[in-house]
Amino acid sequence: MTTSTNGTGDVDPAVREELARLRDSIDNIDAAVVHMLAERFKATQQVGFLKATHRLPPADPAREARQIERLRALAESAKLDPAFAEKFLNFIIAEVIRHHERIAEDAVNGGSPTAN
Ligand SMILES: O=C(O)C(=O)C[C@]1(C(=O)O)C=C[C@@H](O)C=C1
Repeated sequence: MTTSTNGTGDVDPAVREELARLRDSIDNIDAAVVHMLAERFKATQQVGFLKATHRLPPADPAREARQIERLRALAESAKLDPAFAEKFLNFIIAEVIRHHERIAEDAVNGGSPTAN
């Protein structure tokens, strides 16, 4: 195994540079994920208002099944673990359903529905 230290306990500058370069890329990706999630939640908030207004149930299991099937296939072709993709989608959808329920409760309790 190669060592990443230079004998004085410091990390080799070349390794430090490579790590910094990779972390810059990770930071950019994390920022993109946050922005994409923010856009997704803006859209699902509108869905929540629409469902509350028309007395539709917060969850739609048939739609979720189609989304999971689609995302698993996309993950496979992108060489991402499909089980992870499914878990991630379920995690997001659970939060969306919580928001929908809150919006519906607010609508029932009078007044105009609010977000979160
Ligand atoms: O498409 C809907 O009906 C939504 O409410 C959005 C969404 C999602 O986050 O993708 C959330 C809850 C439903 O069970 C299905 C999908």
